[in-house]
Amino acid sequence: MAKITLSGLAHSYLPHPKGPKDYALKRIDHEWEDGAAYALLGPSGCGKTTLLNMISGLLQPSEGRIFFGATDVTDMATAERNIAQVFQFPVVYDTMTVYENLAFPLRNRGVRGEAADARVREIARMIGMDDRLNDKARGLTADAKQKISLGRGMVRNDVNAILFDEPLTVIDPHMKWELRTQLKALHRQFGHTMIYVTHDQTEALTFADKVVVMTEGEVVQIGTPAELFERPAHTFVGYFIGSPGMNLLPAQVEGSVARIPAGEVALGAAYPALSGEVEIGIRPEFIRVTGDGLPVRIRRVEDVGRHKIVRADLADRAIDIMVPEGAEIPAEPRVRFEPEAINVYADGWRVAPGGEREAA
Ligand SMILES: Nc1ncnc2c1ncn2[C@@H]1O[C@H](COP(=O)(O)OP(=O)(O)OP(=O)(O)O)[C@@H](O)[C@H]1O
Repeated sequence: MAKITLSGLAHSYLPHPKGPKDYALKRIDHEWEDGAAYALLGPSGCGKTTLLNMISGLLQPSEGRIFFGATDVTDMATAERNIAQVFQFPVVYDTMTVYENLAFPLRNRGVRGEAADARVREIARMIGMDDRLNDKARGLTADAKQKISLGRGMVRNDVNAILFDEPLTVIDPHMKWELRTQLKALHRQFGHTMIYVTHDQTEALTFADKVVVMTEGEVVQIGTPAELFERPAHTFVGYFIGSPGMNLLPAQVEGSVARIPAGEVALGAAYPALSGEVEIGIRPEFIRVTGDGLPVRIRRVEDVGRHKIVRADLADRAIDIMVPEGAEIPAEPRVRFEPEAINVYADGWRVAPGGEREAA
């Protein structure tokens, strides 16, 4: 296992990039901790696969260096990097049995005998295939084959990192949750450095210790699931993560008060004068529907199990509010924002109460 350092890493597929727009991955400098589970999360085309392929060695970066521990691996081929990879679609040998498939990466590295046998059986148990070890892979469903691919990815314990590229795409929805849980357990047990690409926030948030959120080739935040929820560093993180996402309202901020078109809102901290396009962000979970506060017009109430989502208009802005299932909504509804849960943004980036803008 290894710490992974990305140093001035950037990539353009064009031979002569002219500006930021020409980069599929804009410059990133970061150290990824040894043994941590990371998810790369973002919409289609944001650069996740580009970044993953540079870490695996499938793609040579146009700028910057990559280190595994102290070793510069930028010019090394994938095979030399000592990593395991699990792709979107199963990679298994149809003519081999489940056992032989799982043992293959170990045999390749000269691991045989009792140690290999114990490891194969342990992994088979964790992916729920221990009663099918003698079956040929050929007859198995896509689902079962992908479980074997996951098992093969995790069978060696001496890899620098395990990279997953949307590995649950072909898995049946009800199995996804179980496999995610298994992956998490495997990570806890074996402590591999894991990098997991997905566009699905539930997958990212349940799997990862740290989520790397990307949009338009840029890493906008690397944080724990709680940090992404409570303090989104960028408005993109606010509305991309959460269901529904964060409400954003244009505002003028003076000290600890924000003026929005509907009226005044108390903030949890005081801010210095801010320049640029200023907005406040509040998640639907932290808006209370009460008899006092700012008046809202309710358009629709959606029942989503333990909560209701209230779609409302606050002056000229649409907002989403989450209320408990049994909550009463007054005849003349008004809303209050929890001051401590309000984030302030300037030009898309979160501003700390001291005034400094955050960056990824
Ligand atoms: N081989 C290539 N040549 C030129 N442009 C590419 C190439 N591969 C990807 N791109 C472009 O780079 C950008 C990032 O693509 P990338 O595949 O890394 O995104 P992604 O987040 O993994 O998307 P998806 O989830 O759809 O796979 C996109 O605009 C894409 O069109």
